[in-house]
Amino acid sequence: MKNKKIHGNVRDAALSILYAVENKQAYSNLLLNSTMDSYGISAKNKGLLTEITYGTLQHQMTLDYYLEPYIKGKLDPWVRTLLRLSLYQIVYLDRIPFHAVINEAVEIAKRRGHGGIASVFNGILRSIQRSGVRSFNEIADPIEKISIETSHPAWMIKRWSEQFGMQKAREMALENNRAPLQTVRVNTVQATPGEVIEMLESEGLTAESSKIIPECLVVTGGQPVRTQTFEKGFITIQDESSMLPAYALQVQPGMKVLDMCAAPGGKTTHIAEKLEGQGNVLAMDLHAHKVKLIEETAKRLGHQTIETTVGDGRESSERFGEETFDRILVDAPCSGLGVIKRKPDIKYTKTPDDFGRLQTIQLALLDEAVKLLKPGGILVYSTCTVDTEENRGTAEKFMNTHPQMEQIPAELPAAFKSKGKGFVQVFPQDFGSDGFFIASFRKTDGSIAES
Ligand SMILES: C[S@@+](CC[C@H](N)C(=O)[O-])C[C@H]1O[C@@H](n2cnc3c(N)ncnc32)[C@H](O)[C@@H]1O
Repeated sequence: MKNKKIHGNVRDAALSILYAVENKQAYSNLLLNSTMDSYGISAKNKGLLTEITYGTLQHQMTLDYYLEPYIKGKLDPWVRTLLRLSLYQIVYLDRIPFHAVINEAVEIAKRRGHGGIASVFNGILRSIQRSGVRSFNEIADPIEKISIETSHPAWMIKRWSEQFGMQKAREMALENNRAPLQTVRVNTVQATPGEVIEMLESEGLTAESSKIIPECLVVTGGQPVRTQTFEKGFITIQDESSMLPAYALQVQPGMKVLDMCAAPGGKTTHIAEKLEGQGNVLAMDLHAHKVKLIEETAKRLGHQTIETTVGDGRESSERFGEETFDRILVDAPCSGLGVIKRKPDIKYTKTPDDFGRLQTIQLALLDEAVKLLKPGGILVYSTCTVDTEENRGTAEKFMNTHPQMEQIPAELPAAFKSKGKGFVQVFPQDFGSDGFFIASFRKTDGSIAES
């Protein structure tokens, strides 16, 4: 593909993002912002670029299934990507006229070095428009059918079907293709949710209280990250599920808390808000550049109780001393299968080999956390995945090797009552929030009560 970008052009920008994602150069969510800037995408077109980029990624396998009967021979990978994003607009976006899609695609193809493609594009897209898209009923195997219909790899659907049943697997995969809610957490040290709703509305956005988390607002009609309300530290952009660990930790003002895998700091800052200015939260992360992000956010929100450090959680007990912390959060590195809605590339980059490797890291972090926790202290293990091996699997292995760690019910907001008293698995289809897992443990003094 020739490096001749068309400044300000939404489809050309989408093509360059999707091409880079496919070549594993970067993640789509990171590329989106930088590409908007480098292409000079206008404010009114930013939403369209996001929609075309994420939509094409979300439905990639389905689009390939629709295109398959029409493609004879080999296509340059970028030409296939351009075809996909053009077909996405035709099938999924009502408001874009067919001729506009074709004209844009042909102009981009010419500029990028494939002038002769106009008739091919025209032919393929016109045929699909005329005869409609292929039915999924042609696919006999039920796993394969869900895989193509929802554009998730077959191994992933098979794994979820084995873990949760086929109906739940399908519901989850369909939910992953919906647009995520835009939610913010109110900095309760600075303002009440009601005050922040007024601030956001005075800046032209609409905000309403979340149905599941008291300090959370659901925002529409603009980008909260570009508001004064954000700039002045009244809100943090965070998914509702990610607000659960600070509850499960049962943080009280004055406590000493360790957030072992803290960057970019969403949960650290929530913990700081629960500390109400008294006590301390130590935010650690393996990567120095990510620790900087925690520091920036803590500064923006005005939290004085946050300290940061770069380090490996698996080797931290000597550094901080045993039995030092009242509360520890291990928000562990995981496969991220609960956040596919926000990061659709995860579907195509994860492999079945990832789970065992991640579980080894998760268990090593938890082992170290036990040493650092005071007797009577609470340890919360959380992930943003739905995978049983990394969630219940890791939590049970951990309990089996640490008899002094007693599992306790996760103290969550009332909406989560139906989730029971054990480990809590939130599925994306439960509330529309991210898939998330929480396990809570208390450290006993290890003695066995005498009878
Ligand atoms: C799920 S993310 C944490 C998200 C964070 N808690 C938040 O709410 O913003 C996991 C983090 O663990 C960090 N990490 C991975 N291995 C680690 C290790 N051995 N020790 C400490 N941090 C680690 C990663 O750099 C990543 O930032």
